[in-house]
Amino acid sequence: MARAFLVVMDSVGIGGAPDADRFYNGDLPDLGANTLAHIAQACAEGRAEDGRSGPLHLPNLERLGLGSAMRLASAVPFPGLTAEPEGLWGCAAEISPGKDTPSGHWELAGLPVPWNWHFFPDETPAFPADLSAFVAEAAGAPGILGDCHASGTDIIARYGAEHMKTGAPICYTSADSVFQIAAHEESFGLNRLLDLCQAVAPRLHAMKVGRVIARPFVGTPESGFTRTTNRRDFAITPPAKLLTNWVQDAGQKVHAIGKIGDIFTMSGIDTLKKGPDAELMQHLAEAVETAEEGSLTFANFVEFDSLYGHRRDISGYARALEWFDHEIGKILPRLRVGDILVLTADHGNDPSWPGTDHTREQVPVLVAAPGQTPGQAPGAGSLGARAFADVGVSVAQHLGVASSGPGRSFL
Ligand SMILES: O=P(O)(O)O[C@H]1O[C@H](CO)[C@@H](O)[C@H]1O
Ligand SMILES: [Mn+2]
Ligand SMILES: [Mn+2]
Repeated sequence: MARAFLVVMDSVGIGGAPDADRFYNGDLPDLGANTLAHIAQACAEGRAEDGRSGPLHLPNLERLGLGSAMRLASAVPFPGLTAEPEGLWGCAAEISPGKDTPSGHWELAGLPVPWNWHFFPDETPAFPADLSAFVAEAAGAPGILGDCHASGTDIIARYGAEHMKTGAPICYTSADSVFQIAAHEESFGLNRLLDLCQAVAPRLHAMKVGRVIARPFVGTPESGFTRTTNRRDFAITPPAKLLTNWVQDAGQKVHAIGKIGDIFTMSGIDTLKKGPDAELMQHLAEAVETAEEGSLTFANFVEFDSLYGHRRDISGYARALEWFDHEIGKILPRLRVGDILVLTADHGNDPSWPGTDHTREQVPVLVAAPGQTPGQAPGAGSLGARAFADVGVSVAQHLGVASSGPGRSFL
């Protein structure tokens, strides 16, 4: 038997998406965006010194082949990350018509998104009047606030006080197919916000809006407002079976860590562990000790994206990468013969790029498979330039379960 650990570093892209010119941040196409290369450049040039210092230091990811994957994906130059890879490494490109989290994860799990998402226009109002009226009525409020494209931290600073006074929910969107509702955990109520999102989600899903996202926050107009970790995503259910279902249908266990439960609407998932990334890392370490033979553990680490990518915080992103590298370095030696651990990402979010949205990029695919001889496939070597869907099919192949869809196994 075998076990698999599929770990998504949310937004850790490596540039070079062949269709980057068709995706935008505001008016600027994503062509040339490269999350990791631009962070490495900034670190080497002393432009990422907040809470860390010097060149980007990722020795464990480097040994798995991260630098080689970056050079394969894109010609954007970056310093360092030159160690000889010991793992299997490659890059992967997405074909789904969205650079958002569900699109990336579904496609990694073997299922490219088969429809065009609905995106709201970058204008004010962004939402059709009947939709805004529907949401206001469901909230029992006189109207909605926001009604535009925005960064989630900016919009609560702008409308938090008015929201507390009027009870009107703050509704906003982005370059992703999302309808986000921010509300105060105490004055509006956390459960009321979650109920509101759940109530309006079917109407948004029917329009092919991928997710309704609850964005609770706390604070006061005087002290400022902060988002809490009680975010919830209400996503469309994937339209066909994918990796989690393939494994579960074969009678094998599927353990989700982090946002994976929301992203797959718990479809094909047996257990779920949630929390901030530091706790998720402990859950991953525990899973490596306790996961059953034949099981899949599927984890998402979101803070690269939510705390640093969207906030265009290069130092913070570099700190998060160095923390992740250090932690995963403690987990890698705990893997057993017969295990694979696959590290990848779902899209880019270049913190050096204009705007606050994701960036269309290729992603790294790094495979650690202990007990196999370095230099001999599948122990070490290049997987080449792959498709996202190859990741899920390869994991299925490793676990000995049947798969479907366009992916081709690299194992
Ligand atoms: O700016 P915040 O609220 O973090 O929003 C970001 O998070 C959303 C979902 O991941 C993205 O679509 C983007 O809008
Ligand atoms: Mn994501
Ligand atoms: Mn995001």
